[in-house]
Amino acid sequence: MTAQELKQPKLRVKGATKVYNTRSGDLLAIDRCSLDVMEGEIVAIVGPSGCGKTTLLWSMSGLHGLTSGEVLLDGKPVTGPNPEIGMVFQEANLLPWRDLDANINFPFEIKGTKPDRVWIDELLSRVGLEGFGGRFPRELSGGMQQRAALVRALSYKPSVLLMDEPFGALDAFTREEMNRLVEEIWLDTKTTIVLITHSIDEAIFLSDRVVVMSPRPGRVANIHEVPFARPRSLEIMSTKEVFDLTNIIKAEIVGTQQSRFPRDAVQSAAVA
Ligand SMILES: Nc1ncnc2c1ncn2[C@@H]1O[C@H](COP(=O)(O)OP(=O)(O)OP(=O)(O)O)[C@@H](O)[C@H]1O
Repeated sequence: MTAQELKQPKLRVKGATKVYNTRSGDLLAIDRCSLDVMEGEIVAIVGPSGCGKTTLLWSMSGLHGLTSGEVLLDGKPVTGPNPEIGMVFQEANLLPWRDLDANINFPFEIKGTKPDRVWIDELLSRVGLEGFGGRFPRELSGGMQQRAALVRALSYKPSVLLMDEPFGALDAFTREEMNRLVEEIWLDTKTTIVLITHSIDEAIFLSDRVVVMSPRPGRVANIHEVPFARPRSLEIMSTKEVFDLTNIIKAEIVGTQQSRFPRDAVQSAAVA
């Protein structure tokens, strides 16, 4: 057995199934999803819209329960929000009436704990927000707000960071900058990261493995290793390896979508 095989997963998803009870009946969002994320790994999850990526991520975070299956962090079941798990969403969700410092302090106030200001100042400087603590969200650009959300998520030193399409609302240049920033932070902290993205480029640039999900009910359809050393430069994105991997992943996402609507069925429906 290799050293890699002996390593315990940091986060383990076992047979995760989630049914939402909706007004129009039960909706099976994810079905028996299993995935091991190793300590210090960056895993990206991609898949067709509505396939259950967010449902899977929220299940990992303990923000909502599963219908069946389980999520384990360091071998222990995740049954609710856990300080070891930080989250970043597509929207920065900063409170508009609080300045940046007060926004970052907010989760600590709720929990009645003291923030580690030295660590937070270090993070603020790392993301280029040094000296912006007194600014209000309206005074910050979208990219700056998202960097602040990243600082807030990392402020209580989680060992796992879950990110749900965190840079989807940003322009392409800011997004690349954020990708480099995440990698820099990872190089410093080696935090285990699971990231949902609609961008295959982003998935390949950032992750060690790309998980492709099938259309709803979401299942793990395939997993691709991304074999590039870190730190990665943007130049790798124009290599043939990345081009080929991108096309394979794209074809899998489109293919899984099409398999729900076989060509013959679509054609006969069009003729009818
Ligand atoms: N709270 C909820 N109640 C009922 N149905 C829900 C709820 N959350 C999600 N769904 C449904 O579950 C399915 C999976 O949704 P989910 O948001 O997890 O997919 P996704 O892959 O993240 O989608 P997208 O890529 O479009 O963001 C969708 O059909 C969605 O409408």
